[in-house]
Amino acid sequence: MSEPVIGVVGGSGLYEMEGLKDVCEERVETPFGEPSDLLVTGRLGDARLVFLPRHGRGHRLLPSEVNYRANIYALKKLGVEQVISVSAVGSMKEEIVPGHIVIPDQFFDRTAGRRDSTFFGEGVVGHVQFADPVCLRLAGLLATAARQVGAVVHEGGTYICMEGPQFSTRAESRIYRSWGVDIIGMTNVSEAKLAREAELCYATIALATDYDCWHEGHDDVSVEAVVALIKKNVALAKRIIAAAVELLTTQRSCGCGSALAYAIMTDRKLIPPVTREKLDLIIGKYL
Ligand SMILES: CSC[C@H]1O[C@H](OP(=O)(O)O)[C@H](O)[C@@H]1O
Ligand SMILES: Nc1ncnc2[nH]cnc12
Repeated sequence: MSEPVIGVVGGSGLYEMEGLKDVCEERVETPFGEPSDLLVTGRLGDARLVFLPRHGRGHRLLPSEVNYRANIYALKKLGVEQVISVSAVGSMKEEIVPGHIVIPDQFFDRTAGRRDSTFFGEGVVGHVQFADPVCLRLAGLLATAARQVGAVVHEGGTYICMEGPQFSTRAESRIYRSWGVDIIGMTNVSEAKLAREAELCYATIALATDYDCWHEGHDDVSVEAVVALIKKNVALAKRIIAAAVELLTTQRSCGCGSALAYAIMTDRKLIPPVTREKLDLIIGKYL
């Protein structure tokens, strides 16, 4: 493959990407059901880009309703190897001011088990390494790209992923702060787990939109405030993506492309044929 194929998962407020050439919309079928929307493919500079709005156009899906498996599968099916996630997050630190960009390098999973966050099961067991849950190579490039376009960037940080859809109570927010997390959101951890299992690089451009509800000097988070902040900054997020795409190549010097090499536990002879078929795109090369 001579050109990098880059997936962009647009979060709250990012439902389309302008500036693509040769745009095409595709309905992608997956063994895990429907992705959040049609996938939009096109060219940006020297790269092929595949865009998918996480909550669907018009923001129709709750964080726990997003079919993360179908989304990641669909991106892989279209040849994507590197996924840039864009997300709105609450800031859990004074110095992360709304409007700043964070490139998290850790996740803390506080979802309530209502999301399908693995491709394994149905007769095949796999355990991927997840100590470093984002692709640090891709994350570094995103930080560089964000600085290039003039964003205030916090490189590294822990994203705590709550179930939602309600925002946190003040007690929860204070406790999360005491745990030392940097930002809070409702979506990224399942995506990152599945991207690792699908051997895709994954990193996030997180836009701080609010101080959640712990900061005495600021209003508690509300959709109104989040949307207002996103509107002001969505162009910045798009400039970061465009700058990042210029920095990305097909060469992946990270280990993401072989994340499953030692992960599959199950005796190959015992993997049911239907499961082999269903997971062929993900695990076929190891069977
Ligand atoms: C609109 S505020 C809450 C909403 O925004 C974030 O979504 P995303 O990560 O897709 O940008 C957060 O996780 C919640 O889903
Ligand atoms: N404070 C917050 N909590 C959870 N998700 C968010 N997305 C944006 N702000 C958030």
